[in-house]
Amino acid sequence: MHPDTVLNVENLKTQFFTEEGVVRAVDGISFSVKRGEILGLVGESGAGKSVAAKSILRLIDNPGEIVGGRITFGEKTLFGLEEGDDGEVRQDEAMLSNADMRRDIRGREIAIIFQDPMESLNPVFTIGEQLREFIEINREMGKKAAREEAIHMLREVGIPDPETRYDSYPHQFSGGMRQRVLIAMALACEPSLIIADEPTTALDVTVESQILDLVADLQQKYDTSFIWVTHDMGVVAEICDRVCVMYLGQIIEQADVDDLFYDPKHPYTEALLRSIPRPDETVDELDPIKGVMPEAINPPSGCRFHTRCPEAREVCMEVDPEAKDVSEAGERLHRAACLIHDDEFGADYRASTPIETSATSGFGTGLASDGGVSGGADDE
Ligand SMILES: Nc1ncnc2c1ncn2[C@@H]1O[C@H](COP(=O)(O)OP(=O)(O)OP(=O)(O)O)[C@@H](O)[C@H]1O
Ligand code: NI
Repeated sequence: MHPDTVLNVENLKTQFFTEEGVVRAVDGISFSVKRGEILGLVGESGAGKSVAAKSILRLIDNPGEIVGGRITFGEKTLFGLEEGDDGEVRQDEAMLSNADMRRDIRGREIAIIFQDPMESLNPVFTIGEQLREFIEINREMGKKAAREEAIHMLREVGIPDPETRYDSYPHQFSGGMRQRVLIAMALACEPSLIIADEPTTALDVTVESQILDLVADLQQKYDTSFIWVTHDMGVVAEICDRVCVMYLGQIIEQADVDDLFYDPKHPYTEALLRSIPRPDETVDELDPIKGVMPEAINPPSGCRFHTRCPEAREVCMEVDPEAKDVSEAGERLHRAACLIHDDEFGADYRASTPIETSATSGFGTGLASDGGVSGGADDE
């Protein structure tokens, strides 16, 4: 593993075994996080972002299970399940035990922040006590030193008058202030990686933007790496260095943020970018992605995006494109999974004309950020 790589994820697959069938929530994703970088994981609701985030910490419960892949964190194997030449699936001997994950990894080396801070805060204890206890346990500090450290951390995340606010209960804090407390808790053990699952989605835009500024500052100061889960390309533009775009359990494109915004290589990324407001365009020019993301339980054949893709061809209904390196000169790794970049099927693709999909039929009215509100042509 490259010395600058903090986390490496290879071909990760997580599935839910439900009565209706197998949900392929995460279906073979690969990416890595470098030291001090903020990696965005972006996609519509149901794309598999949260399942991917939780899988890294092995927080997937029944009926869910990580069924394949490898996750390495520094020298440690957080997960390793590989198919041998004989077709047998074997667990890597070096894989950490559940006890190791609990004791050494979660909270200490990799912290996670969720969208709803009340899920992580106990309403019957004060903010200060919870933070102090967390520091006491995880950093083996005495009570007094831990209290001081807790106050220091509250100050770090911009809580005014932290000595007094230490004694407040969670309900006495605003949503934005609670989210700051969780950031303090996440940072308290100086982990090398923080996974943030839409921590600002429920906040209003002004508060969201203050928190994003705070995170950008703290990231610099502590040199922490982040995985930032969001459905909002605006948030990606604001704080991420690199980005992975997810669609139905797969990463369809990944690149440095600038490269992705200026030169997207996948029709889904292009559609996502057209659906967000840009400073140089009026709102009238917004063009929401048409149709609704299909269910992960029964994904479309071939390219999973073909039912909504304005560029889809006949061949896209049959062939599931592999992620190809599409880096231009001077770019860092840029990968996209679209047949237009495929040596074998690309010619076929280019020679044919687009087929009718919900993007071209004119019926679709789907929303980009929260699919499921309105039906596309495929629903009828
Ligand atoms: N406990 C579960 N049982 C069955 N299916 C599940 C479970 N948890 C998640 N899924 C399915 O896994 C897929 C991915 O869900 P996930 O929560 O990761 O999406 P997401 O990208 O985080 O979306 P959102 O933006 O809404 O948070 C979805 O199809 C979802 O229905
Ligand atoms: Ni989610």
